[in-house]
Amino acid sequence: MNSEAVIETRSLSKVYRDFWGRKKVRALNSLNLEVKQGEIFGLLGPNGSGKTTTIKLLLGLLFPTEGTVEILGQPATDVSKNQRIGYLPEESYLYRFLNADETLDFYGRLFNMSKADRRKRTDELLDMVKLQHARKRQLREYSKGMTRRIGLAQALINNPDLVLLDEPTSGLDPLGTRDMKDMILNLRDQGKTVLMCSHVLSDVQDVCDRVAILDGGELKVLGRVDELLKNQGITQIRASTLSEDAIAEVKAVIAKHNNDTIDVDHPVTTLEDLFLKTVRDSADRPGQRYVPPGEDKAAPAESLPASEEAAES
Ligand SMILES: Nc1ncnc2c1ncn2[C@@H]1O[C@H](COP(=O)(O)OP(=O)(O)OP(=O)(O)O)[C@@H](O)[C@H]1O
Repeated sequence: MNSEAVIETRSLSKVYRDFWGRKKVRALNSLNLEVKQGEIFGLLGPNGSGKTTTIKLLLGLLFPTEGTVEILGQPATDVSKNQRIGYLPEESYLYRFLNADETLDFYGRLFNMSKADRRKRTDELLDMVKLQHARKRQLREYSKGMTRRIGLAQALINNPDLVLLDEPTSGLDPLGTRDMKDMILNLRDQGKTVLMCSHVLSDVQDVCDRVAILDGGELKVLGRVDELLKNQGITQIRASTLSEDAIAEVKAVIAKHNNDTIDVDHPVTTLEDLFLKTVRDSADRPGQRYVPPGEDKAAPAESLPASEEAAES
């Protein structure tokens, strides 16, 4: 196994059989995948493409029909490796009548942590997922966002080296989604390796270093997100806002080298960025609303500060 690889699958296949042992579905077909230490890796694919099957094989919950899986240098079927793995399933399986403290204490016990360690880790994790204020409330009272946060805290109780996240942002509002994405990025900063499955492609694009796309159990795409999304057919030059005259000069220079139409435009920010800015700033801007040029002429329009990203470019 490559020393940097935290996950390595070789010709990994899974065929589900029916009650009588007859072949039913080839859910995964000869998957070769390597996830390196410290990366955030996205496993994507339409419904039924084999993502959950792959996660179950990584966790050792299923046996491969063919091929091998190594996790952190050990065969996936070796249960001792699970001490170093954290898993956030798509559906939460937490006990609804326990509060956050009791939940994390319970899972800490499963990992044989001492009482002092459990207390320290619970404090750290509740800080991280911003649930200190709700630590004594039963989970049945939690909102979807809070439930996802406590789920993440539970997955991290053993301070794992590898974290598997199934739909980490499902059911979260944009603020909760941003927080979750920041927490995932923070895990990478701590040197942990993250593998996440998600159908929310904008979230995947935001946080993942590399992605794999499965379809029908086969690997169709594998690579760095920035490389996969780069449009090599277009050259983009960015500058601070230019005057009409300056734009005409630039166009004339480009036209000498290229006969195609030249597009001149302002970069756009994302809807997420606009939403977060609006919600975060709303307390400081009572009674004010932003209307972009050309919308409601009667409204007291005032400009919202440009996003950092757009301002930089
Ligand atoms: N226990 C099982 N027995 C038989 N077939 C199964 C079983 N589990 C999954 N499958 C089939 O294997 C294929 C892959 O399923 P899998 O759950 O891995 O897909 P997925 O990519 O996780 O889908 P989703 O996005 O809906 O969660 C599907 O055709 C599914 O019906």
